[in-house]
Amino acid sequence: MTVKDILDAIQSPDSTPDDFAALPLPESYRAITVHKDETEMFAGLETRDKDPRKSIHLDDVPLPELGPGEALVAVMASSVNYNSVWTSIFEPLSTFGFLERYGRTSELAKRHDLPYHIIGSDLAGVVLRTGPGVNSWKPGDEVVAHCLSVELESSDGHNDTMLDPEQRIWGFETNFGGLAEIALVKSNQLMPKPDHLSWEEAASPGLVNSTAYRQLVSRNGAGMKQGDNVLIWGASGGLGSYATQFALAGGANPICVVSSPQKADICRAMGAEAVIDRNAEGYKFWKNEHEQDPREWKRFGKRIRELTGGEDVDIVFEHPGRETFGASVYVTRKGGTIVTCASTSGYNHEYDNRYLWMSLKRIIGSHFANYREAWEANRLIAKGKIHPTLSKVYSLEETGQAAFDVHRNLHQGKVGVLCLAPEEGLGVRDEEMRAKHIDAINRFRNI
Ligand SMILES: C/C=C/C(=O)SCCNC(=O)CCNC(=O)[C@H](O)C(C)(C)COP(=O)(O)OP(=O)(O)OC[C@H]1O[C@@H](n2cnc3c(N)ncnc32)[C@H](O)[C@@H]1OP(=O)(O)O
Ligand SMILES: NC(=O)C1=CN([C@@H]2O[C@H](COP(=O)(O)OP(=O)(O)OC[C@H]3O[C@@H](n4cnc5c(N)ncnc54)[C@H](OP(=O)(O)O)[C@@H]3O)[C@@H](O)[C@H]2O)C=CC1
Repeated sequence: MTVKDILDAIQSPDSTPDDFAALPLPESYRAITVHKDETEMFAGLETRDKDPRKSIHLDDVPLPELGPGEALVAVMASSVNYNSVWTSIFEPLSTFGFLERYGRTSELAKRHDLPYHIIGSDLAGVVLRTGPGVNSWKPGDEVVAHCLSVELESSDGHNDTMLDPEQRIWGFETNFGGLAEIALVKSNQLMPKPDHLSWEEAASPGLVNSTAYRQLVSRNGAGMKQGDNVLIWGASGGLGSYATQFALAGGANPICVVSSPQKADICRAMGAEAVIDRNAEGYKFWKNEHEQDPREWKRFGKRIRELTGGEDVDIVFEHPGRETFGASVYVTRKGGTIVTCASTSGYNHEYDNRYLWMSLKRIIGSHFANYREAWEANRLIAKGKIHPTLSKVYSLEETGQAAFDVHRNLHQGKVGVLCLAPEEGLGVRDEEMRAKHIDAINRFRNI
């Protein structure tokens, strides 16, 4: 039995759930990994010079044992998220520490503590097998998976599953991720694949769309409302391309920050009117490594006021971190919110706290999305209210290059990876709905 037989079953229109259930599983499959004995390979290099193409491998790995409440999924496509970039450059920590810690929690979790880490936190594919206790999903179901892995044995996570003390991001803090021909997930991660999308389109929004939804829309995040001015850093990137869509769809006014005319055009094509090219306008928030320049914060704030007719922003959608955080706090309106989910340029932020407390601003930390938020975010994709922002698609063999592109900020929107899917464009089940949204679906393609 090989993965080729699985692909044949997926591509045959006659395959039934019983056919999938009867398919013998292969003993091994191909997966994107990083290796534990290579975690020091970039020691001494600057972050920028750590090259994912050197640390990312395509290996044959044994199929993991399936446990209660879990599912094995044939992965047709996945996508590159920045967390896979972090894993591949072993920053800020080697992710093998997460696997070791998880492995110590239970007999079943021990499976995750291996000398290789199969990475990837998105997938679109077909359920192959479900473990004991799984009733809502069956072999043959076409699914996407969100990346929240929780145990829910503590009451801490019972209102908001992100607060579970054993909360982990699948494919980052757990093994058996989505950049592979087969993935192991908890069945609660599964959601229906949007019918009008191809495998690679369906695989691309998951992580960033859910994160942007909690961060911007959910009451657990900024709770954006109609008319809000929302400053969105990296507005054509992974998170930002969804934040921009949420702002527009929710009646808010996105002020999109990008770094090239081409990216500015993409934001305008999405419907944004206020766009700042941070490169063209030459903002230099840091005079040197240690000292910021408040005059530059003010120049940035004045530009925002020009674009909003004199208003300051209600919400800043933050993720660049150290580089921008001082400016973000400064330009937020009195009583406004800075909501942050990352620190790409450095996690030791500095800002002038007088502008926070005297103007009653709030900083909110946000991370991925709880089960329900991830489901709601996927529902918006399935209903054609929010669209994938897939720009380019690589093969599984080329994942290192795909991660390199994201690390070097050479990409737009999301970068996809074909796993079992032999070509792009497969898996669409609702052509009529697709036709309605085709321009929006293709907006980021090949630019
Ligand atoms: C969905 C996609 C998302 C993304 O892309 S996010 C971007 C990528 N992610 C990252 O960059 C984050 C990577 N993770 C980390 O950098 C680390 O993961 C953290 C900094 C988040 C946490 O570090 P750690 O070392 O795991 O945690 P500690 O809390 O510093 O150390 C654990 C020990 O410290 C004890 N401790 C925790 N809080 C306290 C306290 N308040 N007072 C005293 N001790 C404390 C614990 O119990 C435990 O102890 P014991 O080692 O003995 O088990
Ligand atoms: N906590 C969570 O749940 C999540 C956290 N993340 C984290 O968020 C970060 C961004 O992820 P994602 O959006 O997918 O990544 P992308 O690289 O796709 O997009 C980020 C965008 O941010 C902008 N940017 C990068 N560096 C700077 C800077 N120094 N100053 C201003 N803008 C900058 C760039 O846009 P431009 O050059 O056009 O300005 C870039 O396109 C990563 O660190 C990731 O790990 C991501 C998802 C979930």
